[in-house]
Amino acid sequence: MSPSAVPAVRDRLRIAIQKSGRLGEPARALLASCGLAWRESRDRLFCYGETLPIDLLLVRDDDIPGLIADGTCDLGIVGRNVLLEQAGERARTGAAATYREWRALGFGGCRLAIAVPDEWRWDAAGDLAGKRIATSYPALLSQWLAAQGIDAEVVTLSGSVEIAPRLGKADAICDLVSSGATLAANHLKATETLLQSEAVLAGPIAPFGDVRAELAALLLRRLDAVLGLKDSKLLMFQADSIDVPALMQLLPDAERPTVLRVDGSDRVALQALCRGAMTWQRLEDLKRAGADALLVLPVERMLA
Ligand SMILES: Nc1ncnc2c1ncn2[C@@H]1O[C@H](COP(=O)(O)OP(=O)(O)OP(=O)(O)O)[C@@H](O)[C@H]1O
Ligand SMILES: O=P(O)(O)OC[C@H]1O[C@H](OP(=O)(O)OP(=O)(O)O)[C@H](O)[C@@H]1O
Ligand SMILES: [Mg+2]
Repeated sequence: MSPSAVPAVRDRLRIAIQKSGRLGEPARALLASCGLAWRESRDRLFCYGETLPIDLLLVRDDDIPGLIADGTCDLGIVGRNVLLEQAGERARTGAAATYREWRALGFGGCRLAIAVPDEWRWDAAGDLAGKRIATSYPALLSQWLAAQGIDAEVVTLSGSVEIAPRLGKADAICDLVSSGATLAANHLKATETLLQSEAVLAGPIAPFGDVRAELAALLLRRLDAVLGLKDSKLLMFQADSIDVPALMQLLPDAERPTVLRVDGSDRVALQALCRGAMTWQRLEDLKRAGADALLVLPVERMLA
C-alpha cells in the first residue's frame, strides 16, 4: 500500500497503542474505561475486541504515526512529541499530511526542551547560534530554530541524548523533560520549551467512508465522557435552606445542583457534580458555612 493510500474498507476499527513503555498500560486502561474489552493473541501483539468491533495492535510508539499514515491502523495513541516529529519529517520530504491529533488524553505529560550545561550563562535563545544541539527530535528542533532565526547544527541521536555534551558530541541538547531528574543527573539545565506534550489519540484527516466512521464517533463520545469526568466528584450534603446561597458561593464548580426540601422542615438536601478537587479544606469550609452530612462520591459514568 502506498504511504498516502486511502484505508481499505473494513468493518472493524483498529487502534495502535504502545506494546510496553510508558503509554501502553494507561492507553489500555483508558480504552477499557470506554467499555472496550479484548481477547489477546498468544504473541501479545494483537487484541481482538469482544465487546465492540474495535481491535488493538501493540507496537513500538515510533511506528504508530506511520501505521495510521499507511492505513494499517485507523487510530493510534502516541505522544504528541512523536506525532509532530514524524509529521514534521513527512512535511520536510514533501509528503502530504494524512493524520492529526484528535484528542489530548491527559496522561504521559512531558515537555520538549532545550537544555544546556549548568555552568552556561543563559540569556536568550540566540545563545545557541553556531552551537551543536543533540536531539532525537531533529524535525521539531529544526522547525523551532528556523522560527527563531537561529543558525545551529542539529546532531541527531536515537537515545541517551543527555550524555552528548559530556562526550563532546554536542554543546546543548533538546530532549523530553518531565521531573528534570535526568537533566540534573547530567549537570544540565532546561531553558527554552519547544513543545508541551502528552499522550494523544491520533487519527486520519480524511473521514472514514464505512462503518468505522460510526465506531470512531462512538469511541469519541465515550472518550469525551470519560475525560470530562476526570477529577469530578458527586458532592452531597444537608443544610438549612437559608444557608444555601452562601454554600453555593463556595461551589463555583458545581454543575446542575439539585436541591430537595427535607419533608416538614427548613432543611434541604443538595447534590451537585463538582469538577474541581474536593479537598478536606473545601469540605471544612462548607461545614463552617452550615453544611452537614457531607458525602463525596466518585462518578463512574455520565451520559448527558
Ligand atoms: N519522563 C517522562 N515522563 C512522562 N512522559 C514521558 C517521559 N518520557 C517520555 N514520555 C512520553 O511517553 C512516550 C513514550 O515513552 P517511552 O519511554 O515509553 O518510549 P520508547 O522508549 O520510545 O518506547 P518504545 O519501546 O515503544 O519505542 C514519549 O514519547 C513521551 O510522549
Ligand atoms: O525529566 P525526567 O523525569 O528525568 O524524564 C526525562 C527522561 O525520560 C525519558 O527517558 P526514559 O526514562 O524513557 O529513558 P530513555 O531515554 O532510555 O527512553 C526522556 O528521554 C528523558 O531522558
Ligand atoms: Mg520509541
